[in-house]
Amino acid sequence: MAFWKPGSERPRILDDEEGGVLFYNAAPASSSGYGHASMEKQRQRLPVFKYRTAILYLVETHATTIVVGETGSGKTTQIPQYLKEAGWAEGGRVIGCTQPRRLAVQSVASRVAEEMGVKLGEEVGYTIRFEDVTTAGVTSIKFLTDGVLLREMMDDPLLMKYSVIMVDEAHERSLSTDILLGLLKKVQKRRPELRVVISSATIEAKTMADFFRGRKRRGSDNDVQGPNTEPAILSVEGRGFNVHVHYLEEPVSDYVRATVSTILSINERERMGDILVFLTGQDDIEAATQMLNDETHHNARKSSGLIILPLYSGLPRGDQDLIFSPTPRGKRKVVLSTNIAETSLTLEGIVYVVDSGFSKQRFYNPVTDIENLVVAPISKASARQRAGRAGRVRPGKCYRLYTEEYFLNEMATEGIPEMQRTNLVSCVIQLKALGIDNILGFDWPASPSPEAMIRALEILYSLGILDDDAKLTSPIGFQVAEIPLDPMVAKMIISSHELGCSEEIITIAAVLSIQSIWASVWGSQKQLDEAKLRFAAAEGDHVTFLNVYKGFLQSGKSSQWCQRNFVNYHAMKKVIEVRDQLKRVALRLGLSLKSCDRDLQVLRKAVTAGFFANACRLEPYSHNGMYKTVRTSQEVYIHPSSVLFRVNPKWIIYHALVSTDRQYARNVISIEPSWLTEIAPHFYNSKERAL
Ligand SMILES: Nc1ncnc2c1ncn2[C@@H]1O[C@H](COP(=O)(O)OP(=O)(O)OP(=O)(O)O)[C@@H](O)[C@H]1O
Repeated sequence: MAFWKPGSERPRILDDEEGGVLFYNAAPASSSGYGHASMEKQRQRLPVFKYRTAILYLVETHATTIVVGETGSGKTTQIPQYLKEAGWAEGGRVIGCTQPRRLAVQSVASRVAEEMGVKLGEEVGYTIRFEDVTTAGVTSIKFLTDGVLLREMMDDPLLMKYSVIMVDEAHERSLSTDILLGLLKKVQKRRPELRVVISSATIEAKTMADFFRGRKRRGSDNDVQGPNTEPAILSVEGRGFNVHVHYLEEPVSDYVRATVSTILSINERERMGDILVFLTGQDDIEAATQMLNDETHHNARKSSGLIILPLYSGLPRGDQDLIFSPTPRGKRKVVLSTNIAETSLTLEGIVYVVDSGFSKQRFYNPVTDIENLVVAPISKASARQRAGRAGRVRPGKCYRLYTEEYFLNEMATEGIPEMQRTNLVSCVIQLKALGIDNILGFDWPASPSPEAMIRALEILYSLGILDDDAKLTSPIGFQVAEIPLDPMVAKMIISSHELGCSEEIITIAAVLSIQSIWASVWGSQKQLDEAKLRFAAAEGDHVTFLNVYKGFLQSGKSSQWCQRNFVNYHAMKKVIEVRDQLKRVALRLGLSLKSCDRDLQVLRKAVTAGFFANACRLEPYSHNGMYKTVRTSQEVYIHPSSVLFRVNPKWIIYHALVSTDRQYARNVISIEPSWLTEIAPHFYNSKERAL
């Protein structure tokens, strides 16, 4: 049982690093069912409204404006509308607003369309990967992910159709945001009329300003043409409703259990209102769901009225939409989410937020060339964003599953920019596709490590994506750059076309894009293992996935079939969705789909063509299944979820590593070592790798 300690009862500003509570300036009640006039009033009551004139003046006169404000102050939804009202969309120009996450793009675009009383996809639209809801020549406010804007730059490097680009949630420092900021700075030199607005909830403003400041004004000081290139910073004071922050009195060791007991205690003690819970991934979410379901059997009173809804990026669209649907009377929605709900999202019914204090984060070590997805503590900036999901349309409470002392003294202020903790393969290929050759000399908001950069160049070269001059190869390099997936997956797809197994490989690529296709196993690991055996292939997980996919199709995509076989029905629906999208991309690139009729050798070769860098060899005389990566001799073990766990073939290739007590390889396939030198001679040609 968790013991809670409220933060100070006196409203204070969170930024004073004392924790506690904040926020003044009550915003109006929920919008649903309100007419346009009332919506207009709601807009005017948001804190950002008082700054409307100042924002417009700064954008008019400065090339770059940085807007800092609390969560919920109205930056995302209002600034693009102010810009449009002031004429920035005249003459067919578009105001673009980027977000790091797809879900935020969709929900913010719908909200702005609703506020403007227009149909989504017309004046207000959005674009995310594989989904374009805009109308050319009509859409004047466009929300999009920063990744999509980078892709648009391949066709339109100077972003000519945009008059203003607003980079929202810049404090998140996602890889794509940082690349975009670097490129926007370059574009502004060529297009001084382009305005950039950077909005951020925390005090990253100075870093951003310093970055954009590193540019001289053209012409003399008296030059009155063109905007001032000195970035302007505007701080928006105030936010929505009070959010009382509560901390644990003692730290807990099992945050999933603590989450569940907090949900139940809110349900028993607190007035009605939905709960938004931040966990780290699908596995945690499923474990928490199972515990809550068990509770329903054992103690129905505690969990009465709860509607449990998962929310993570692999979830099919229809299931994601459920979180936006109104809560039935007398019920309480519990949204169990990863950090995809952390920024820019307003869920109307949310009154309570439960913050586990953790998220899954990518960490890359260029020396070992290993990238891990690790459960790691969040930063204060994230904790504030999470708390900020309550208090948007009514007062709320945030339960932090850590102590106040920990928040104040140990939690990092900001996260590390993704650029500095990730593999840079995708980043390099994107810049190359934009014709930026001197990548080491590129002006980054946060410099990536030269080792990581060199590793990325090395792998792209061995994948045949870059040539001896580090330019994109034709056609493979250009094709890979066109496929909106990890370059290793893209290369696997292109090779499968040559090897005649693209039908199967796009299924595999779709499954690999999902966290897991297996059902939750809380307390029923044995049954899951037995179910897996029905599909297990001696070659490994990739072939096993094909067996599951075939079984699912043969069952007529039945949910009962999934239940009987411990397969996650939602995940399979998503696989079908992603597969259809990949098929379209492949056909667009002229890659016709061919089936190898289960010639498993060519299939494994195609996987090798993309993932040869992840090859491992079983240690001779190893009694505990220890492998070493061929490249850097790192210890790796096959993950217990793999069908090759305990089978331990001599040579394997993995899709990803997860790190807990050891480095575990997930999604593994067995290979022949001779394929490595055959497929990747540049990579595996030296004697010391001793194949
Ligand atoms: N879908 C919605 N339904 C009801 N109210 C909404 C909705 N979306 C936004 N709002 C209202 O508009 C306010 C401002 O939202 P907006 O996303 O513009 O804020 P923000 O400053 O960008 O915050 P954040 O950085 O947290 O995204 C919310 O606090 C809420 O009161």
